[in-house]
Amino acid sequence: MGEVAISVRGLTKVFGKARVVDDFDMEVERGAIYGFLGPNGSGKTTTIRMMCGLLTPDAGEGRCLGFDIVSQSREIKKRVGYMTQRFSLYEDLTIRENLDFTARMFGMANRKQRVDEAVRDLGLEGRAHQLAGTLSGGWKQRLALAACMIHDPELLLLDEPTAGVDPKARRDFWDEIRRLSARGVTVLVSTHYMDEAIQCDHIAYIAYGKKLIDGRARDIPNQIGISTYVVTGPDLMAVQERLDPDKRAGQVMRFGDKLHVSGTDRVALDALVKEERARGTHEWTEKDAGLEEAFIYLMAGAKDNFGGPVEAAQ
Ligand SMILES: Nc1ncnc2c1ncn2[C@@H]1O[C@H](COP(=O)(O)OP(=O)(O)OP(=O)(O)O)[C@@H](O)[C@H]1O
Repeated sequence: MGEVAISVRGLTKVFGKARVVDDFDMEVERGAIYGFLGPNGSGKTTTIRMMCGLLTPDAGEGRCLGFDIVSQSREIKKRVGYMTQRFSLYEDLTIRENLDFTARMFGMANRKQRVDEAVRDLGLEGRAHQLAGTLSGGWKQRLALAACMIHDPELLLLDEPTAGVDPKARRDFWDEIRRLSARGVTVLVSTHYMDEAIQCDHIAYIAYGKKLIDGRARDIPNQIGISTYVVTGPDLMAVQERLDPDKRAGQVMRFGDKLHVSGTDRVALDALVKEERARGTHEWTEKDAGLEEAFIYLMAGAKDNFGGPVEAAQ
């Protein structure tokens, strides 16, 4: 691992009777884009907030950007940008006023210059006096990102950042995030969405306050132990209907003119494939399981019951 941006040990948070985060350890490399996945209410936001000194843990310790997360949280906060899933700018202020307002909140000395730069970088010089509320969804999002980067934070927190944004704006957004990451900005992303998760180079999967999976995105399918076959041939709808109730096919997903059939029980899956191949009607080809299959497997298991992904992850 290169330079460490965040290192935490044993982070625990209890709200009332609920242990929302339980003994959480993690190291994040500077410049990493780290995705936090997990079901609703699993403790992602609480974990991220503790890692960055925005919330005091009940137990545990750690450092973020070189500062102690408990005793030096003020220093960390100055270096963090936070973009929530809701558009967090003032719709009845202009583009320029929004940026200026955020710069003022951070008490920036060179405010005017920084706001000018941000307007220019956005390519919005001609529209600086337009009300933010009149911008399209994609532009609002770019403005929100520019605002939370106005004080040049070293760490960026994103909470489902592209929810409700069209695909082109989403791609542009992630291009920008990757540019920031290349400059050394560390990015923590909390999400339920596969197309956000696959943009991350590291993934942590959290359920019921416990970290169950943590690693490079490309290693996650192997960590889960998921195998995938691609099925091609006629009338895939009928094949899907036949396979759906078959427990040996853990999940069956349609991708255009193909079916992806995945499972974590290799022996059972291979037995199914043998039977299916014997029918001689469809082509079954093994593929490397991707993050898409792994993600859907994790999220589906999490919805059903706690046992699925926990057992699979260990
Ligand atoms: N300040 C608080 N006081 C009491 N309970 C809280 C507080 N903040 C969070 N919780 C509870 O802690 C649990 C974890 O919440 P958290 O927001 O960390 O989960 P999450 O995984 O980020 O969820 P989501 O994906 O829905 O945003 C939830 O049950 C939530 O209701």
